[in-house]
Amino acid sequence: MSNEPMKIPQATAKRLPLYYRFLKNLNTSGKQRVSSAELSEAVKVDSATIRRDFSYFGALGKKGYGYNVQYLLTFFRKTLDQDELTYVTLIGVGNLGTAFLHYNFMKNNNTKIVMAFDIDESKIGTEIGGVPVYHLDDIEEHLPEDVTVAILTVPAPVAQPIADRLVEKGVKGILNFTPARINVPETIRIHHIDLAVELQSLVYFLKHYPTE
Ligand SMILES: NC(=O)c1ccc[n+]([C@@H]2O[C@H](COP(=O)([O-])OP(=O)(O)OC[C@H]3O[C@@H](n4cnc5c(N)ncnc54)[C@H](O)[C@@H]3O)[C@@H](O)[C@H]2O)c1
Repeated sequence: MSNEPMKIPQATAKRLPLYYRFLKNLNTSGKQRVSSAELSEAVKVDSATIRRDFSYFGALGKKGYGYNVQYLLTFFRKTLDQDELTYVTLIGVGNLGTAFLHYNFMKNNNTKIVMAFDIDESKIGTEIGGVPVYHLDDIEEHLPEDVTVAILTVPAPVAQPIADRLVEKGVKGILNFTPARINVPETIRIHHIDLAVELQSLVYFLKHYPTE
């Protein structure tokens, strides 16, 4: 198997975590092979699509044998970067931030919050969900170089200056939960998560595309 990351269609890439979860369970239960019909039944994707998807991975099912579970798992782990741990920092240990620190992201994917920052003296020096909380003033000194992702759960007015400092420190991706629209250089990826918009969108879909 090549170590080069392979280009696969986006629609296929989206189904990977689905396949991965199911194959992991199969492997745990000791199954060594699986047919596209079995997979289709379990993940609710038609078997022609599964066969096409798997052909991108160089996995060609043999008639009467099916697919080798171990081969597929190794491929998926590589592609989904399950082998690589990403270190994350969280800024703003308030209501939302505290909840995230208690949530164990490691359970389902390989991201780990290793350090948090705030300016509230009552929180600094404590550990929340096993994550140490430092003063924001110490970020330049304390944030390790291998932390590449930051979660922003601070009040909106301070989001931009904090993002600037994170970028300066080498952070490559920011998950922004504040309503502030943050500007970052083109080389930085920023994802805005606006719960109000998500909620509105859900209400819209319920109204216009009822499920029954
Ligand atoms: N709580 C929610 O359900 C929710 C939902 C959606 C979006 N948000 C957004 O997420 C952000 C956080 O919300 P929250 O409810 O947790 O607020 P919060 O007031 O409970 O927490 C904010 C935390 O940020 C810290 N802080 C303030 N200034 C700072 C600075 N300069 N540097 C570092 N830390 C600083 C505060 O000390 C506090 O611990 C807000 O922007 C809010 O609009 C919250």
